[in-house]
Amino acid sequence: MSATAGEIDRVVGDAGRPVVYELSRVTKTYGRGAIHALDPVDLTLKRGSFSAIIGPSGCGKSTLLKIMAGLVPPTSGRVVLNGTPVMGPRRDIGMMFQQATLFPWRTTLENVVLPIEIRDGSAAAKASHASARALLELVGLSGFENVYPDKLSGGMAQRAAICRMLVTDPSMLLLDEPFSALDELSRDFMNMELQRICLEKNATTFLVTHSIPEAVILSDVVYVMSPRPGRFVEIIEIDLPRPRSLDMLTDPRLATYVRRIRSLLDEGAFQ
Ligand SMILES: Nc1ncnc2c1ncn2[C@@H]1O[C@H](COP(=O)(O)OP(=O)(O)OP(=O)(O)O)[C@@H](O)[C@H]1O
Repeated sequence: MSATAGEIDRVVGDAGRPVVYELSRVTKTYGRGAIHALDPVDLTLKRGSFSAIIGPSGCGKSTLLKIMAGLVPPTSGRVVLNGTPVMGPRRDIGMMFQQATLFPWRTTLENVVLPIEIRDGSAAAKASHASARALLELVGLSGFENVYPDKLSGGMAQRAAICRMLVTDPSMLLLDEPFSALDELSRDFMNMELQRICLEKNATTFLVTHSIPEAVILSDVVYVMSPRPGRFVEIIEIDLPRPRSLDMLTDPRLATYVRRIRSLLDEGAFQ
């Protein structure tokens, strides 16, 4: 089953909220058509929604995220963010990856304001120190402003990376397995922190993950992708109250969603 943007609107069921992102019939091939990465994909994201995409390795998840970020052009189709086509990297998009990639010779605060320094120069970066400090407080890193990355744990470094992503006040957050390098306890904790931050900022967030429970506990909607060429085989609305808590990992309702997604991902499910 492949879903259209209209069908997704009905699934999300929040017609009152403005649309932030719209992908229409987006496809991608690499190597002059030799590798067919994405079949037509339609996607509509509403302001403040949290969505996750899950699918087998190599199905095209990162390709889709890079297209959404303007880092890779689609072969066909339209990508529109805040009413204007995405033709390349944009200021209103924040990204986060598996590794925090903080510069070791810069303090936490200097790392956080780096996107502003690159974009607007060092005076603007200095002027943004107050808002960067507020972000560090938001993620629980007050007191670590002047510390260098080698003194931060993996979770703390990812918190700093969250601040660096938020410092330009993007309207869209694109996350590519941001906590998969952390141990399980830290990852669970950081996921709850991510939820708190997204709710507080009313952020529109799109997450690539390999973890079904992570997708379910964080998301309003989970997009399940087929093996390559990737297409959405099912769009699942997660009807669990917010804020979500780690206790919900043992909730039978969550287990039902997990089972459904696992059965879709099982080998041969799409034949
Ligand atoms: N720059 C590229 N050139 C050629 N082929 C590519 C390129 N980038 C990705 N691919 C291919 O496109 C397909 C989709 O890759 P992609 O990285 O998007 O998948 P993924 O679902 O994110 O994988 P994983 O879950 O393993 O990270 C794969 O077959 C991959 O080898």
